[in-house]
Amino acid sequence: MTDKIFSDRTLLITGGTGSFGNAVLRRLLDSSLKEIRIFSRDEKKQDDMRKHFNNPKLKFYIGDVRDYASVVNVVRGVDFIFHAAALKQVPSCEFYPLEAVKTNVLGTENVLEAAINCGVKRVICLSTDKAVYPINAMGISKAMMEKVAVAKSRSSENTVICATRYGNVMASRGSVIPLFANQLRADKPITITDPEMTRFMMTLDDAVELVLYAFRHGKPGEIFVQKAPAATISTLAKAMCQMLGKTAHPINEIGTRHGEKLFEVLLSREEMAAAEDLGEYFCVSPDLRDLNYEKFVDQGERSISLAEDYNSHNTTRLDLKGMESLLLKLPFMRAMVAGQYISPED
Ligand SMILES: O=c1ccn([C@@H]2O[C@H](COP(=O)(O)OP(=O)(O)O[C@H]3O[C@H](CO)[C@H](O)[C@H](O)[C@H]3O)[C@@H](O)[C@H]2O)c(=O)[nH]1
Repeated sequence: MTDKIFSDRTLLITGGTGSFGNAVLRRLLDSSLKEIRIFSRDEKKQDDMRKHFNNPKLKFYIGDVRDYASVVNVVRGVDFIFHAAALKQVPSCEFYPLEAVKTNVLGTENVLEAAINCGVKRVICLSTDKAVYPINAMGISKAMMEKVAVAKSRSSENTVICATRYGNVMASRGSVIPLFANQLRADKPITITDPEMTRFMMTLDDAVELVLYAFRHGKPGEIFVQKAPAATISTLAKAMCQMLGKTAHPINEIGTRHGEKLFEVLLSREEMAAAEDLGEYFCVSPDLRDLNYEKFVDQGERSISLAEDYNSHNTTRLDLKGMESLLLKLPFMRAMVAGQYISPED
C-alpha cells in the first residue's frame, strides 16, 4: 500500500500480539511505514510473531500499559498509535474488576499521557459495543476508557485522539463461532444460551478498516462506529450446521450467562441524536462545551427524547443465507466446508 500518510512514519500497536495486531500487520506491513512497534506483555507471542512475519520493519517491546515507564519507552519516536491493549474477557473482568480498571482505564491514561508528552500525532483507542449502557465490568471499564480518551482529546493540541467502537469480531479467540465449530467437529451438542439473543457480526478485516478510517478522518474526541448486520444465535448455529451438512445436529439451550445482554448497543439514543451518518459509519462528536456548570444544566437537547439507539436487535438482520455468506468470509469456515481443518485464528 503506497500511502503518503504512512510515508517514513512509525506506528505502535499496543496489545499488538492479539488477532487485531496480526490483522493490521497483514494489511500494513507492505505500506510505506518505516517501522511498526508491537508492545505487549507476552514474550512467547512476540517470539511467534517475529518468526511468522520475519520482517525487519517490525520491532518488539515487552511492557505493560499499566507501567508508565515501559509505555514511554515504546512511545518515544512514534508517530501513530493504535491502542488495542485491554482486558477483554467478560468473565475475568467480572471476577477482577479492579484489574480491568488498571489495564483498560489507567493503562489508557498512561498511553495517552505518553503520546501527548512525546508528540505522537494520532492515537486511535479501540472500544467495544459492551461499553454502551454497560452491565459488566469489562464494558464499564471500556466506557471509562472512552471518557478518558475524549477528555484528554480536549487538551492535547498536537495529538489527535479518537476512538472506534465495534461489535463481536467473528471467530475471535475464545468466541462462539470457533466453539460451535469444535462442538460440530467433536460430534457434541451445540450449546446455545438464548436462541433469540442477537450479536453484531463483523470480520476482523472490517474492524481494521474501521480503525484505518478513524485514523485517516478522525478529529479530536470523535468516536467512530461501523454499521454492521446482526444475527440471532439460533441463526448462527443453524447456518453452521447446514454448511457442514449436519442439519440434525443436537442443540442444547443452556441459558444466558452472567454479565450477558440479550442484545448489544453500538450507539446509545443520546449519541444517535447527535451522530453523523457517514454511510458505512457513524461518527459521534465530543461535547465541546466548556466546564461551565450553567451550560450543562440550562441547555437541554430535545432530539434525545425522539432518538432510538442503534442495537443488534434493530440493525439489518441476517437470515440463514446472509449468515452463511458472511461465515464463508472466514478462511477456517471455508476449510471446514471443504472437509479440512485450519485454526480459526489463522
Ligand atoms: O456456548 C455458547 C457461548 C456463547 N453463546 C452466545 O454467542 C454469542 C456470542 O458469544 P461470545 O462469547 O462469542 O461473545 P460475547 O458477546 O459474549 O463477548 C465476547 O466478546 C467480547 C468482546 O466484545 C469479550 O471478549 C468477551 O469475553 C467475549 O466472550 C452470545 O450471544 C452468547 O450468548 C452461545 O450461544 N453459546
